[in-house]
Amino acid sequence: MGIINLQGVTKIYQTKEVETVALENVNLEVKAGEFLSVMGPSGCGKSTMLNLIGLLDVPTEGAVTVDGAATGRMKDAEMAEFRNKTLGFVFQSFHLINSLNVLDNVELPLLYRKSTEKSRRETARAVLEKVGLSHRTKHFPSQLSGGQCQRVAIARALIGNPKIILADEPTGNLDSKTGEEIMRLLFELNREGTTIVMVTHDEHMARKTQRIVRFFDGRRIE
Ligand SMILES: Nc1ncnc2c1ncn2[C@@H]1O[C@H](COP(=O)(O)OP(=O)(O)OP(=O)(O)O)[C@@H](O)[C@H]1O
Repeated sequence: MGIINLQGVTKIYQTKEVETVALENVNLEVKAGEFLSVMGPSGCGKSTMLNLIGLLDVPTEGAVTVDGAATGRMKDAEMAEFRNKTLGFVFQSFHLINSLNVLDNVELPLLYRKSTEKSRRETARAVLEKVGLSHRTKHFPSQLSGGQCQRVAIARALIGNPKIILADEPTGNLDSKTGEEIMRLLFELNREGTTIVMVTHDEHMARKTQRIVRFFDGRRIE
């Protein structure tokens, strides 16, 4: 069994007026240590799938298993704790907190754990070193380039030492050279054992990863 398993997963968004089938009977197994790209046209359900794997949402039908845990049976608080310990998230638009400096942004996930301020600072500095930003700890997001913001976001995703990183178009807002640098960083993390699932529209980036799965209209086509 893989570190991530989707079995017969269907996700339907229901509002008063419309019913949208975002995913239909999707099966997917991601092995531990894999670097997987998810591709497909706009609206085909890629972000929906990432949200289900990331325990940010629950399927309408089917089962999602992450790191051996059947997520359907978890309560909200359990899901939040599991998310914090097992998963790191990286988004296209970085999702940094503008009023916090780099170090404070990176430390955030550890505030939900029992750790001293000193150890939080040390860990944050160590992950910032890893992403090549130890010289920018006191800067605020508005004072950084796009590539640097994404490095901060990756440092924040890494600070809890997650087994899995979920990245939703991590290079989507970056020029190609900066995008390549971010990809190199993700490959390095993958070499060290982190499983990565990346949604991307960039065929060139996707081809460098181990495997591509393609979606169309909520179904897997490849
Ligand atoms: N909260 C929601 N309520 C209703 N429909 C939704 C909701 N979220 C997504 N959808 C619909 O579900 C489908 C899949 O959306 P999703 O965001 O997963 O696509 P995507 O492949 O990530 O697209 P993109 O590449 O444009 O980000 C779309 O048709 C979308 O309109």
